[in-house]
Amino acid sequence: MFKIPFLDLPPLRSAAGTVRLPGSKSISNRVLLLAALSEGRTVVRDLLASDDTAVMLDALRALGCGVAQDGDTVSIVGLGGQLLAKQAQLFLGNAGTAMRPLTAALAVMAATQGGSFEVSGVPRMHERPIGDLVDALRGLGCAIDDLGNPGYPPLRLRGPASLALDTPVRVRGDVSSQFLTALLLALPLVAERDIRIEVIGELISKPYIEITLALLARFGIDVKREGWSAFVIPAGSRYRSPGEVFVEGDASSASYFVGLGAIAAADAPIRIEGVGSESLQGDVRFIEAAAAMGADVKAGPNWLEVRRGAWPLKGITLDCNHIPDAAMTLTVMALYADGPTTLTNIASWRVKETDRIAAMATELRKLGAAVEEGPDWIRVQPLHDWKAAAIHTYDDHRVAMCFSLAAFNGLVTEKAQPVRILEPHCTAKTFPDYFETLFGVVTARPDDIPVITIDGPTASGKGTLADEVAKALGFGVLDSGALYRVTGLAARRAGLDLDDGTAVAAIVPTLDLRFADGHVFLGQEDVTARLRAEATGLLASQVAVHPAVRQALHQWQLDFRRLPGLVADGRDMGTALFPGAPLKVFLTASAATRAERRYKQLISKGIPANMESLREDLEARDERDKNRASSPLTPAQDAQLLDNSALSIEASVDQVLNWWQKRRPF
Ligand SMILES: O=C(O)C1=C[C@@H](OP(=O)(O)O)[C@@H](O)[C@H](O)C1
Ligand SMILES: C=C(OP(=O)(O)O)C(=O)O
Repeated sequence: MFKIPFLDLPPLRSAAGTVRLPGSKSISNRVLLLAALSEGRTVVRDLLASDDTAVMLDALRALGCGVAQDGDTVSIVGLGGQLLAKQAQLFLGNAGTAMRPLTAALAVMAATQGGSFEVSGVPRMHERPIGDLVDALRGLGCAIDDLGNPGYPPLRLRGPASLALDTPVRVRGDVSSQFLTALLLALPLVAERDIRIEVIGELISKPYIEITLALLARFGIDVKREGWSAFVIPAGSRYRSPGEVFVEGDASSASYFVGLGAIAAADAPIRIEGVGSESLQGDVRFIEAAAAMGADVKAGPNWLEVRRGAWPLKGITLDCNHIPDAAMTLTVMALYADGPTTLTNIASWRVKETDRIAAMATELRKLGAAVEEGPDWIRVQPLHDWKAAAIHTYDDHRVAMCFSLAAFNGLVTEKAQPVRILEPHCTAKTFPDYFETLFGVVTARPDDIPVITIDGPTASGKGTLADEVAKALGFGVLDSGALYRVTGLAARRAGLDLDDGTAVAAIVPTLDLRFADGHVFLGQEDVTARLRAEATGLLASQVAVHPAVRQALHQWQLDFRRLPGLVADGRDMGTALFPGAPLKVFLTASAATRAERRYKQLISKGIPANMESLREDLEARDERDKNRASSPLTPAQDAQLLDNSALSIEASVDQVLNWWQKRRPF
């Protein structure tokens, strides 16, 4: 996950490959609650790991359920409808699928068994309506206190209280379907007689009720229905765990990759694994909307393949009430269309993670788009004159994910623009690794992928500076010196003759090297300490003399230029490797400062050292580096010089980030 203030997406050009979707949020949280209410153990496989499921799992633990987690398999020992804890304060973040169903389940359990439970969330959750559900539960006899504004969380659910189950429970369905879902999940706990639920007003987001009914059936509850207007939970209903449940991939999360395929999979398809024609989730019908816009979609039982069909895309007018979450993706696809796209019947967008109609309109306009909006509709015109924009994401995962598709503007305009996504970690609600997954299936022109080079003499602190700058921007790191060392090490381990340049060069493309958090990994092995060892340095200098090795390493270094960007640290990064880099830094410190740093480093490792001779060595090495014939250590002409003798690491990092920001169009 990119836990940074902003993530810049360079212009992207094409997409192809396979994406494995994370588990469905709607299914994960329903199954967790159902397992918790059932008796015995339920093993849930392929569970979504995200903020929304984390708050549900925490709540279940607080209520006394046994929760054992092993990767994406979670085993729940249920309560069998009997409260173990009679008091709890549950923080439910911004997860509607936790807040609404837990409110109903705890309200009826507190009523029949006694207890007091508080449910709260993030500030936005306290602005998301729950009044219709509270009214229905109060109508039933539940005791519910408003702890904030009436009609909104936080709430206290108290008991005992006597429930009137002989008259129908009436609930409004026109603000959120989650209120009806919540009652359907909670009332089997008290179904001594038939319980009839009647829906008042036009029910929205209907396919989510289908998910609820299908999962209730898996846990032994066979709800009778009269269309969308009434539902009856039969007397004697009792939760029975199916033992094991597999969670399918998230169909709403699939929408970004369906959109991606429609826009950018011109040569080979994007394959999406985890949802398909047999999906339980209504959002899989997003593929029909995408196809209407021109996407070429194939669907198997558990997979989708999407490639570009009509191009430009076709503007459409669509009632999106049945796909409220996925439909947001259409508003960004609309920028690539041949005419306006109008989405209607989406009033619920205004009461979700943010006011999504306002948010999409505001941010699309920042890109230059003409957008109109009404109480329950939005219209987006195609965009030709794109502007670089920093997209505010309003702590809404879907806003962040949708706007990644704006980075393909180079497919429809001469002057491609990067897109800045603010607070990209908001995708953690349902898809923590969204951007990593995206970068796995898209390409950019190498020249469009930003590189910051940091060159400088030994012991100037390049490595630390490069790591910190990369961390702040979400970029990868290239420690070019380490490549020579790792080549020497790998050649020796493979038993190669280090004088055979061709043989040594041949292993270079097979090396799986990664820099992360100041560590160097070769495959799974952390080789950081190994590479620093004097003996490895000797191996490096032995292999570095071969032109074939140098050439292989040159290409390898260029290959580190990957999305979303690179910080390259070395001696000739700005001059030889990345001469077109938009920011080059030449880092120096006085010989005295560097000698002191090296001295402290050695002493802290228990290695005896002498400051004076260290300084002499450094000066001699500087001299050799500056005057060597190939790639001498000199600043690139357009490099920014940074003498960090008197600067803290933070101050050096800030300086480089300031220079970087000045070069950005945002
Ligand atoms: O029941 C569910 O799992 C959901 C129902 C929908 O909400 P509304 O019914 O409020 O539209 C949807 O937007 C939400 O992401 C998940
Ligand atoms: C509306 C959403 O979430 P919630 O489950 O919190 O309602 C969503 O994921 O788009």
